[in-house]
Amino acid sequence: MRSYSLIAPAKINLYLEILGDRGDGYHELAMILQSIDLADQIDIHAGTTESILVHCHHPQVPTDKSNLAYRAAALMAREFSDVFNNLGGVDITIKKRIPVAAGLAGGSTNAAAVLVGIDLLWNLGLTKSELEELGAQLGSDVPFCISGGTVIATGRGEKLSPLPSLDNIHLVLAKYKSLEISTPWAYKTYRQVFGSSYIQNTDDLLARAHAVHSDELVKAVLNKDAVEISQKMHNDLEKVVLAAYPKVLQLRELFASQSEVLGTMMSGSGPSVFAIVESQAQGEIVKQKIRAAIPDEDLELFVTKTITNGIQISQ
Ligand SMILES: C[C@](O)(CO)[C@H](O)COP(=O)(O)OP(=O)(O)OC[C@H]1O[C@@H](n2ccc(N)nc2=O)[C@H](O)[C@@H]1O
Ligand SMILES: Nc1ncnc2c1ncn2[C@@H]1O[C@H](COP(=O)(O)OP(=O)(O)OP(=O)(O)O)[C@@H](O)[C@H]1O
Repeated sequence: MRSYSLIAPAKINLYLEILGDRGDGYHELAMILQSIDLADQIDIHAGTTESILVHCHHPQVPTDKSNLAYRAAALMAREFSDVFNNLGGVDITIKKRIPVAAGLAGGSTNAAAVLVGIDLLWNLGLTKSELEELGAQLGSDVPFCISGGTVIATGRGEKLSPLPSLDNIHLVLAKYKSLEISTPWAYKTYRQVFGSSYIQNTDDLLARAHAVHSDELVKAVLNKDAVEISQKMHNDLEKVVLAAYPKVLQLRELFASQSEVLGTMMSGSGPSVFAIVESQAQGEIVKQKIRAAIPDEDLELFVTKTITNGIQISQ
């Protein structure tokens, strides 16, 4: 087949603990990552061009070499240069639905879709772990985005231990369109504020990571208990982002004050905030209440839910 259409889901962080500064520009993390059914569509065509072309109408998404989807295709072209030279380039169209620079891994999931799509287009037969290794060269969230689901992620986010899948947990997700938060800024600020409390010893790091694995949140996930999950969620980056962005704090407090909301948390480095609710109907009610309280068109609201998969072929 000379073209593929792929569905690339966003993620949320049910848990994000910063264990230490690795000294290589990254932080040692313990996270629980979760795919949600808010997704972009990535169409990939082979051989219509000699190089790599990216199309996307979203005003905040670049179409040049800085696009993560472009970088994924360039990586494949370098790794498999014989096939690339034989078959010609790739033409990538991104239909963006995931809010940009939101802490939802929008660029990362696009890159993961391009890796999966080119593997299929060029008949490479790469394994999941080979795709994940390539993904890790592009960004910490990319390996997770390939298979998605519910996963404990450690290291800088690329070491993955799947948990039993957690589907149909209903969520309301909110993001101010004009508010973008840089991931490097969030980690750098955290390091500046909390640097002295870091654990530098590898044994300590491993002990902490192990503690997280047996944490109550993991038990709540294993029990698929939305109420328990809502109570045990945690994100260290909230400490710096909520302090610097009052609108994000206000959104989180507004969600927390709704009687239908079981729990609320910022995703990743923000600024998107999600709230767990018991059903889609309750999600619609919360969405209406938030919209009534903040009638600003800049605020995007989605009723969504957890899903069990990462990148999927849609045709
Ligand atoms: C915030 C999260 O989205 C949570 O899932 C991720 O930790 C970030 O994942 P990502 O956007 O794929 O991040 P990358 O592209 O790998 O890194 C962007 C920047 O974030 C910081 N970064 C990222 C991951 C990590 N474990 N420690 C870091 O300090 C670094 O400054 C890095 O240069
Ligand atoms: N394919 C892409 N989709 C979205 N943004 C992209 C893409 N490629 C590059 N970018 C740029 O990357 C920046 C971060 O966008 P992205 O949506 O990936 O952030 P994010 O969801 O916060 O990522 P993460 O959760 O992995 O930290 C934006 O400023 C955007 O211009």
